[in-house]
Amino acid sequence: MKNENLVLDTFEEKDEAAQSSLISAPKPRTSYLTIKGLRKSFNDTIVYDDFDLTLPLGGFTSIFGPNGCGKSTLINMISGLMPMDAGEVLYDGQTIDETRISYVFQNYREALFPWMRAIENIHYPLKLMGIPKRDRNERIDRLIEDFGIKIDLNAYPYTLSGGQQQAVSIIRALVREPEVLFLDEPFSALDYEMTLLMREKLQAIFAKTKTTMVLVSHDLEEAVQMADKVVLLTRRPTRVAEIIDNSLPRPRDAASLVSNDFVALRSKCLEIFQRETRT
Ligand SMILES: Nc1ncnc2c1ncn2[C@@H]1O[C@H](COP(=O)(O)OP(=O)(O)OP(=O)(O)O)[C@@H](O)[C@H]1O
Repeated sequence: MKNENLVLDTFEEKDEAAQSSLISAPKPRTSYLTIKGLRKSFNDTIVYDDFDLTLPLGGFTSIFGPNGCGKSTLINMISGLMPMDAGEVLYDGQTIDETRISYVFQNYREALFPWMRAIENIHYPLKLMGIPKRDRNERIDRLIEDFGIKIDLNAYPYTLSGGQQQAVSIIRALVREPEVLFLDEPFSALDYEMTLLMREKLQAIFAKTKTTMVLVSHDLEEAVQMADKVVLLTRRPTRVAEIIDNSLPRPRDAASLVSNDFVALRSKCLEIFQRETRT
């Protein structure tokens, strides 16, 4: 008989052998991020009230919505940076504390330790984890090669360009090999050329590592380009307006942004956004 509790990860195609081994596994595997009954207010401002959201792990999700609707608040809470007033957040059945989570901030200037060289910034989280130097070097070399942005790793952060500093932040977040990586408007302070490059690099890392990524963006083009799923939020108290799937082929480079399929998908998201923000 079919196991009714078994929910397969929608981002991975599993062959028959893998499926049958899953079916015979004693513990049902959900592979979902589930947010239930989330509540958050700041003084009189209700941002979330009984908010639910379920997302498959292993994919790339973008969060998009009106100004001040609570995009950053949402990822701050579900990454454990900010307490919730009420609610439950589970990653594949595990609590936030039981899940390895990394976070990339919008403001890379404040996120990097200015007294440490770029390479020391990257080593820092691995040192905290007690990982031996040789293993640290291997992991870091691999990631830097995958990222493929030229950086003088012996430089102090303030001597690097904005794009290079944010690349250091992203590499530092990824060396921990997080199960989930949150990114809060990571490219919004970069010029457009660098932004396009960074979007491509991040997609390449995603394709290689399959790390679950959750991106907050105020740029609809970026939100759609990066995502498997675009979560469109309403005005406060915030609800999910719609979740739009993006199955366009990857890598989605700058040229793909003018393709008919991409433009149609972006327009669809824009229509929903406008419907939700019309007063
Ligand atoms: N620490 C805080 N104290 C008081 N109010 C806060 C705090 N953090 C967020 N808020 C308020 O909560 C609401 C949601 O803020 P949040 O920054 O999460 O929205 P956002 O959608 O990310 O905004 P933006 O589009 O401007 O980046 C806003 O009204 C904001 O003023």
